[in-house]
Amino acid sequence: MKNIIITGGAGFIGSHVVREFVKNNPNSKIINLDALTYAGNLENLTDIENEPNYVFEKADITKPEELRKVFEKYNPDAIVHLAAESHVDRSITDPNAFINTNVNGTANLLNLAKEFWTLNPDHQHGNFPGNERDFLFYHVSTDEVYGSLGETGFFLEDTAYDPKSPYSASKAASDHLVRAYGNTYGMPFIISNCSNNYGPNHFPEKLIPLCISNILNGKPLPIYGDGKYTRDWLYVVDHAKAIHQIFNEAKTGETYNIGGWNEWKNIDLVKELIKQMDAKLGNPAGFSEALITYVKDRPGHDLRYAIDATKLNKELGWKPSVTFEEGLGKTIDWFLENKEWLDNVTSGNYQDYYASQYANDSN
Ligand SMILES: Cc1cn([C@H]2C[C@H](O)[C@@H](COP(=O)(O)OP(=O)(O)O[C@H]3O[C@H](C)C(=O)[C@H](O)[C@H]3O)O2)c(=O)[nH]c1=O
Repeated sequence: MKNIIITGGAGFIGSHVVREFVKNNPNSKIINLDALTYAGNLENLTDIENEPNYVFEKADITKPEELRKVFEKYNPDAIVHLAAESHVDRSITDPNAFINTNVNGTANLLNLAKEFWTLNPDHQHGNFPGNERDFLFYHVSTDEVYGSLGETGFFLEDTAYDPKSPYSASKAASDHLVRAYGNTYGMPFIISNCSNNYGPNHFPEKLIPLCISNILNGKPLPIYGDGKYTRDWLYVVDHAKAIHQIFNEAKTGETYNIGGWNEWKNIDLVKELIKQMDAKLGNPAGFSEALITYVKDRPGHDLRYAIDATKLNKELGWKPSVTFEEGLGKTIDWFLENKEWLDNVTSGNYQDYYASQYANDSN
């Protein structure tokens, strides 16, 4: 019986990871530790909330005393750490929130894991007992730590870190901390760096769910700059499956890139989304293209992310199971079937907040 804490399990990616672990680890207790900030929502997990191997604990990773209580209660064998501030635009207007959660919050978790996993007095100097896989700190990170690519090339696991936004710098710092605890204290760790995710439960501040929401409401689709910025997109369930497989099968001390081999320029992606949505809504082809609105660019906008997941594919046989067309279709269907979820999460005034920062400044 293993006790596995998943931090940020009420968030977008976190909820899919929790589901994957709850369904596939019946003999482990899955502890969803989440502060329920604006992007965390237990409605994301109603289908598994009554499973006997699932439990929720409200705690904030920036508050060590709250974390300690959860550690004392469950004495975890593993941490899968996803809790993070994740929206690049928010990091530009409020960097300290990102430093606090992503850097200090990760350090708080590492310190507690180090303390709890080295209690055995036979294991001095911070070394971990016996089979190092008895314990595991799995850190879920982003491809943005590698910086921005030109028109060609891919991020590899040994690409030098070159983060450009306060968000990516905070994630890079947390990756470095995890590796430093591995090097200094023998903390068994794994890190994975993934490209852009999309799918059900995606908070509508990010490009795809924002555009789905705005098409449904006849609102402008804000395209930053010239729209030629490029991202690699992966269906969130495929990311969750990759994390689960790496958690179970990979060696500690390793890093894995995860991606979809699926690059899109933002404007082409939005047009593809419009194509599928107009068809599903019974609109004439191209109807929603009138909503496309070019707005002021994101400051320091990374031109292109492209990630090579060959290591993960070669070592563990993982590859995406869902094509982009299929994944986008499933995502749109989910939003159409869950309008109440969308209404609930958009009732805070975040869109107005961002509108005041960037929108309506056409170029
Ligand atoms: C919200 C928005 C975005 N954009 C552009 C900005 C980006 O070039 C692209 C995607 O933006 P989004 O904010 O959805 O995601 P990224 O900034 O690429 O970052 C995301 O993917 C990485 C891997 C993470 O690690 C982040 O946590 C995650 O938020 O669309 C627009 O043009 N208009 C908009 O209204």
